[in-house]
Amino acid sequence: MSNNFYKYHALGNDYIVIDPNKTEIDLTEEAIKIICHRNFGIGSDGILFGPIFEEDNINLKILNPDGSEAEKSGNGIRIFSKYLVDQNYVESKKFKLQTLGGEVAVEVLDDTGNLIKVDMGTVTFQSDLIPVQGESRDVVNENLEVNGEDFKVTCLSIGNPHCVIPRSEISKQLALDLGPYVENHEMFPNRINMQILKVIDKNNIEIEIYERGAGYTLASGSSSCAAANAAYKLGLVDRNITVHMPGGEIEVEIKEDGHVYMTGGVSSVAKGDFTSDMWLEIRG
Ligand SMILES: N[C@@H](CCC[C@H](N)C(=O)O)C(=O)O
Repeated sequence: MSNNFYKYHALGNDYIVIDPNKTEIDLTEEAIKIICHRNFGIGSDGILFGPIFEEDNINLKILNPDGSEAEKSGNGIRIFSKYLVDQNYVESKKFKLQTLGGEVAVEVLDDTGNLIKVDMGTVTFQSDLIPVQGESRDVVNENLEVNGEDFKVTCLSIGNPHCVIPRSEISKQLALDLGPYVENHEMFPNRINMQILKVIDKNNIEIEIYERGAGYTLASGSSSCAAANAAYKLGLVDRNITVHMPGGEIEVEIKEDGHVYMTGGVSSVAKGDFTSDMWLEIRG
């Protein structure tokens, strides 16, 4: 066993891949926090732990920098898929992955694994399934009071939970101002990822993101799918949507059967070894 880690990013949303088949590590909450810390660790928006092989399945565990586990991550899935290609774990360009938020189908669109398309599954706006507190309903265009101000929000799950807030103008500062209140709002018992959405036209939207357990990020795959689906539900966009984020663009397609396809880039950044000092930090 070595001490390897691999770092990748997808549109500036960076992840560290830790492969349990190569690296022995006890990923305690404290260890995750230190590894993801941008000053005391390597720094990342999360950790992808896998592949975990079970029968014919390839399982992926997605960890947020605060130590919590996420059900799904769009950029995480594309990054992990490139890792599987880079390490020759997969022979075919099409394969399936199991996440806590359900099965996803991956298609590698080039020889290098730099461009990947994922069937992210279907979305639900049902309050009990997201979850959102209160009577059972679809959470579409309803009022949410955030830090004393009223906002119209649409919430949904694509395996992980999202709260989309349409605005005529968006900014990083607005995401930073609202994000912590929305993420931890009493209406969301499992906390929530937040997107501030600006519709540009029927096929283009722009979002600023504040992720559950991670904070402000430059891009997010599940957030792109969530914002595109919220905009579609509100009648603001068509089925093919380019999602513009500070880190880059993702293409989202909402099929007639409800399946949501996401296509976007991935890049590898570095491969390294955890040092003994790092382990000392982790073990306190
Ligand atoms: N960056 C991700 C989302 C990661 C998970 C999220 N923070 C959560 O807790 O649900 C993406 O690309 O989807």
